[in-house]
Amino acid sequence: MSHLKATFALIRRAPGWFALSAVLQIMRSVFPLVPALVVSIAFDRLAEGSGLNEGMWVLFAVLIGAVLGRVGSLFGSVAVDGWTDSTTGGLLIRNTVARVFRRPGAEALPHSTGSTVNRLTTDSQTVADMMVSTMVVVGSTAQALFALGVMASVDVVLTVLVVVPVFAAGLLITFTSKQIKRHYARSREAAGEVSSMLREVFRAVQAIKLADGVDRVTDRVRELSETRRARTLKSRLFSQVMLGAVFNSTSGLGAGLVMLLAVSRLRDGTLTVGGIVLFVSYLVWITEFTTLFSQSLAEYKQAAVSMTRLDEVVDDGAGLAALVAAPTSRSAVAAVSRDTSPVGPLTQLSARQLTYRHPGSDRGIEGVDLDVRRGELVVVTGGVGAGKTTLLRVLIGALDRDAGTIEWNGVEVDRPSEVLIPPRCAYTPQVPYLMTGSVRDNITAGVDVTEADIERAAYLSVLDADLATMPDGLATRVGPRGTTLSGGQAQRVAAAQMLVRNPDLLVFDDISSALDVNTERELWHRLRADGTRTCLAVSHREIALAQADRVVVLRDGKVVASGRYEDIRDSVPELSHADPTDLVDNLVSGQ
Ligand SMILES: Nc1ncnc2c1ncn2[C@@H]1O[C@H](COP(=O)(O)OP(=O)(O)OP(=O)(O)O)[C@@H](O)[C@H]1O
Repeated sequence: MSHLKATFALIRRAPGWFALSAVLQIMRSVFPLVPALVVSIAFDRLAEGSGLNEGMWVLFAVLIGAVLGRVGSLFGSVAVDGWTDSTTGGLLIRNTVARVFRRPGAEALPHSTGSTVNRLTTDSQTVADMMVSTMVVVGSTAQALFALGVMASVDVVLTVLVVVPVFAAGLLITFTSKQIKRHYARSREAAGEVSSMLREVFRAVQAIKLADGVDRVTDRVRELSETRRARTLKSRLFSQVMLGAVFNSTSGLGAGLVMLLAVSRLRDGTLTVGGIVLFVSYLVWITEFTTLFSQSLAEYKQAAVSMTRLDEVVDDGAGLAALVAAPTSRSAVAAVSRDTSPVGPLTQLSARQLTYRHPGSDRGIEGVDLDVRRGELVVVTGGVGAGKTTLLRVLIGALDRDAGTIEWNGVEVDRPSEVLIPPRCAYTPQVPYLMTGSVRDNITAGVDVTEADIERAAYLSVLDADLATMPDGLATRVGPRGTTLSGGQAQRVAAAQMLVRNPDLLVFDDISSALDVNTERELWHRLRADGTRTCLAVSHREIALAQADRVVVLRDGKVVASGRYEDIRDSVPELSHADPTDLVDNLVSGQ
């Protein structure tokens, strides 16, 4: 889809509002032309020797009406402009975020988070501003056409002369289009780099201080900011100052020429005083239209760059059509998710020959077979970087597999990210992210559950004892702007979030990385007490391995052993490392 078509598609999203906006803009622009027309008629009457008779009072009433009409349409258009701005920006952000969510969850976005946020905020605003300017130009065009019509009825040749700068502006913008786009794209790129850098800095404040890197980081931020300043200045100088100056001078020159000719026509009697008054005042509006028109063309070129930048937030190849599409309702999304789900509660999840390579590397998993039956605990283990996290993420669709099949109850699952979600499956990552809010908010995460459900989830995830020590219990505020929980507490809050949804399959990533041995033992004890839960977990602790119905050992992304712990532990070197961890933990915890 071209940028022009995308712009029209944005208008088609709310044709009624855009039509209202156009009408208000036209009224707002045309009303100011009335006074000059009235004054010109008055002058001509006076020149003809007619006095200030009652006809003049009609003209006066028209003048007042024009002023009131202008004020009314001005208020209306400002209100509608605000709507155009927020609705257009909102649609672009919503569609882009929806595309981000449609991607497999763990796959990196093509740009840094800072740059992505910058695109979502500033580039969507550029497009929204362009839509507002376009509506202003619609009004201004009507104004210019009205003015030219009236002027042409007075003197055709002079009117043609007035139009020349408008065409000159259009031509100039067309010839300089590439430069406008290039300068703008470079300035947006530089702004994105500053945002990325700042985001990295905020995330790593402590590490930077510890590494004594404050000066180097500050210098780098200064350098990037300087590049941004220089490029933004260049872009503005080019599209606003330089082109603006050219347009103003061209239209000023044209206006001067017209005035000279007009005066000579006044002398030879082919133009009346009223005609001169009309030309003088309408020339101002035409000059303004020329500037507005050229600026709006330049803004359109910049908005085209911004549309492309927004489209590139996600590299799904969907193009501008997806960027400006009518938003999908939540219920429609839910329906798609339900449609693709295999029927029935879990009896068996199977993966065959699962293969995934991380982009740009030869690391990942290769040809992995895995089965999890209802009520089982399957533990995936292996050395550092063996592919455990990758396997879980590919299985739940957070990473898009390169090859292999996944079956739920024998039904092939094409898009696991739409099927292996609550209530069928839930996942606790190795490093969970808690939102700013209460512990309760983080556990429920928007799902309607009872207090008893929350307490049960807190019990099962061994969070109950921790909650008892927190001053506000479940109401304790956590997340980036709340109490800092320990890694283990955060992981159990995430586990409680998973458990409160009561999914068929519980997937835990590296539960032993943040839990001490006693807490992990208690967790497995509580989860397995009634034998109803199905769990797939990454762990390297013997307490988990020994309870597992099956242990799957990964090495370099491949399964090197699979079976009950007691059957395979002596033949697999990775399993001989399980005990010392427990030993150390037991020593530390005094057992
Ligand atoms: N985004 C990525 N890009 C490139 N390589 C990656 C990426 N993520 C992981 N890897 C590599 O893939 C391999 C498997 O990583 P994975 O995180 O699955 O291992 P793991 O067994 O979970 O390790 P750990 O026990 O340290 O958590 C590792 O060699 C890792 O360096």
